[in-house]
Amino acid sequence: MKHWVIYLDNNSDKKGFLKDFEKGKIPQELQEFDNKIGRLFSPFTLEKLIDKEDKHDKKIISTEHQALETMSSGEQKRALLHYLLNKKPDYIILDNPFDNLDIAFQEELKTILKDHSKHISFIQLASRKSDTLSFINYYGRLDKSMFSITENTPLNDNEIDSAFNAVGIPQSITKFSNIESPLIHFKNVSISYGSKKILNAINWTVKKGDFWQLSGANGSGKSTMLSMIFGDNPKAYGQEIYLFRNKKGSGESVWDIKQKIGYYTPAMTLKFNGRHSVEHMLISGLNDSVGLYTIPTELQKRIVKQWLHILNMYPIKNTYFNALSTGQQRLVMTARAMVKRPPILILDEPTAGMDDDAASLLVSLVNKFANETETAIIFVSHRKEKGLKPERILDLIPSKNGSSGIIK
Ligand SMILES: Nc1ncnc2c1ncn2[C@@H]1O[C@H](COP(=O)(O)OP(=O)(O)OP(=O)(O)O)[C@@H](O)[C@H]1O
Repeated sequence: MKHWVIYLDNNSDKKGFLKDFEKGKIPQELQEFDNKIGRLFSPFTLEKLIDKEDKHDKKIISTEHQALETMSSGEQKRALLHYLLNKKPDYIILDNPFDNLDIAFQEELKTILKDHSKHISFIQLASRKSDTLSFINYYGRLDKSMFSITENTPLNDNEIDSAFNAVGIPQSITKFSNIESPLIHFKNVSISYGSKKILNAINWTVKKGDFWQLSGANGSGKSTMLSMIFGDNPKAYGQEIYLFRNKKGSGESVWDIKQKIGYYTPAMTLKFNGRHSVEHMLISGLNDSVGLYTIPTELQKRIVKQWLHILNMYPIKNTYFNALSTGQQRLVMTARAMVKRPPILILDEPTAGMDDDAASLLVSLVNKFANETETAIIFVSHRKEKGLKPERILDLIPSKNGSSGIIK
């Protein structure tokens, strides 16, 4: 059986490649897949299936017990894999299969795929070389929309540690007064959905300037915790959750809270594909708006100029956001969540889908921000993110009574 890996970098036109493949426009080297039945294991497939279930009000992957849409990202992937394998295709394209998966499920997935590799061909699209499946025997890469065969070269371990060090993190214009530590306090918080217990007596305190990583297996409740801080999850009310020393649900509006929290998750990038320049994207972070509706002040411009130098993007400040590579877009969006120097910064799986070099740039930006500011950072990730230097880790450990939180 032939199994391919196709390495992607931030300039690869993955979407175009997948579309062409679906239409039968297959590169010469992969002609063996022409006229074969293939399936796609990808967030795109999940999106389509959720849409289809919604529109036709039917269950394709959803079960009696739970709708696909409410499953955690790991649970969705598990259900999708099961569904695709049941279709018994000739080949499956695996689009960055390990993204958003915890270590245990990554290992389980590797075993499942290996077992099926005897009768199904796999084409793995991988942004990170270290993700390459053990049974891969053919190697390619996608450079923009050009596919080519490549060598099986060893991992390149170069770290980009000194990146961003030339300029300090600029001051902010917004003054956050009356911000009292602890910023977040969970006291014995337990959450259930129906009879399903999710969180079990979580105690957690985030103080000014803390740098936390929030980790835990798929479905352990990470997103649920974030939604209680940043979102409007009604489960938060009636619990002892304090934000900026106010009990959640006791007066402060979600808007008041959001103003004090910088938030970034890769899905947000999709909302910003309008025609805004890099410079305007960053200025809009100072204004809390999408795009730019008012003329920026000289001070705003000066601050953003410093940010552009940190990001090494001053020469491309007038380039439209949608013309940047994925890695550059992610860096801009992360910086956009930072520019106000908010009391709390939440980065939710920010490196998912990034190639090694881009992920390591983002990690060094986050480390720098943690070192030079008083912002409390919560970095959510399954991966032991290479080079990331959090001070503490809150690890959610699932059990039938819900996840308990272990602080390391
Ligand atoms: N509206 C809901 N109804 C029922 N169950 C839900 C609902 N929302 C979340 N859950 C369940 O709560 C559990 C925790 O989900 P959550 O998304 O917080 O996990 P997570 O740690 O973020 O997982 P992942 O890493 O896979 O994204 C999951 O088992 C999920 O299925």
